[in-house]
Amino acid sequence: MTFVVPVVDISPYVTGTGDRAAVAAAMDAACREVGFVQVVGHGVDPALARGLGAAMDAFFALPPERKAAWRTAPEVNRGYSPPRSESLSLSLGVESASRMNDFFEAFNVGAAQSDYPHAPGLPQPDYAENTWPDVPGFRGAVEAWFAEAARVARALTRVFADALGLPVDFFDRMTGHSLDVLRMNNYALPPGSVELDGELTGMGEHTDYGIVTVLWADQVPGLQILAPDGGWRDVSPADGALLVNLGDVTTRLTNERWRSTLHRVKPPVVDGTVLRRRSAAFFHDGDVDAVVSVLPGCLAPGEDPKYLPVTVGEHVAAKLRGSRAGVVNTAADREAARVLAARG
Ligand SMILES: O=C(O)CCC(=O)C(=O)O
Ligand SMILES: [Fe+2]
Repeated sequence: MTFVVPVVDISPYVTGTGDRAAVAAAMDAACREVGFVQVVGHGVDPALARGLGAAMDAFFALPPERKAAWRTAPEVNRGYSPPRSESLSLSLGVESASRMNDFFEAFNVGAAQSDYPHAPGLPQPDYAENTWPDVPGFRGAVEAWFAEAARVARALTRVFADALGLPVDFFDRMTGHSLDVLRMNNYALPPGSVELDGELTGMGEHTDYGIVTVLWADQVPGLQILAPDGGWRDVSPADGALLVNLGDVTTRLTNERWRSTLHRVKPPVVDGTVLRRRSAAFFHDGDVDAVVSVLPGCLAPGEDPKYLPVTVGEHVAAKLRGSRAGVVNTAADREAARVLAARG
């Protein structure tokens, strides 16, 4: 059964008219209870999603040896990641149940130093320049989507600020040169290329790392989230909705009033092969040098912070070393405990 993720219409924050307080209250409830939201009223032209999908289809259809030309070193979160080159569960320090890497392939683009001329000297490779495949129309379609996803992410941080009782521009002070990355995911396996057993994992269980993720996904099933009742639930976006989920930075800021919900991807197997599925996750992570510690309003009298302060850059780098370079992250014990509890 498909689990229904709460729907929040953010149009008052996009158009400037409407009841913002009601939106902020609905967002607070969704973030406390589920940590995943279907956002409508975001104002993104559906043609841009179609363009993104077409660009992804054109790139991922290339033969593996051509796609390999856009691989980068594991520490550079850009370009092409072939199937089985990453393991998301290692981002929070847990071996995958099958000890196999995830079978998704991806193409990553991100905000580069050249996007932030007002902030010279940003560290590399955090703000690496992008590598673009020579697929006609790819760069234009992806850049158009990236800009809109970034606009929606920034609108969401205004909703979050209101929902948390902060000044509406609170997040601006930690997102002036935000580490933003779009990961375009393709879940596909050639028929007969693998043993299809129960352990096949499109993308291993993980939490996202930053402030907020804006996720476009097609409606092929496969995305599952760890629901408040402790069970994994299938999630599929309603027509036109964008899925939005919270990352670890927000969990740390709120001392777990809001959670970075665990999720994973297991596309269905039909006629001996997996049903192809696509998604594109826009990660709005915050400035590399922003220090993440609990917001004063999120600590009750006598309550202790659950996390030590960390910079966005340190936190994201430890997670990426896990997923991209296979270096088990030992600094994510609270997220790892949730995974292990779900495995029973
Ligand atoms: O494919 C999906 O729907 C989810 C992708 C995801 O969780 C990610 O890229 O972090
Ligand atoms: Fe994710």
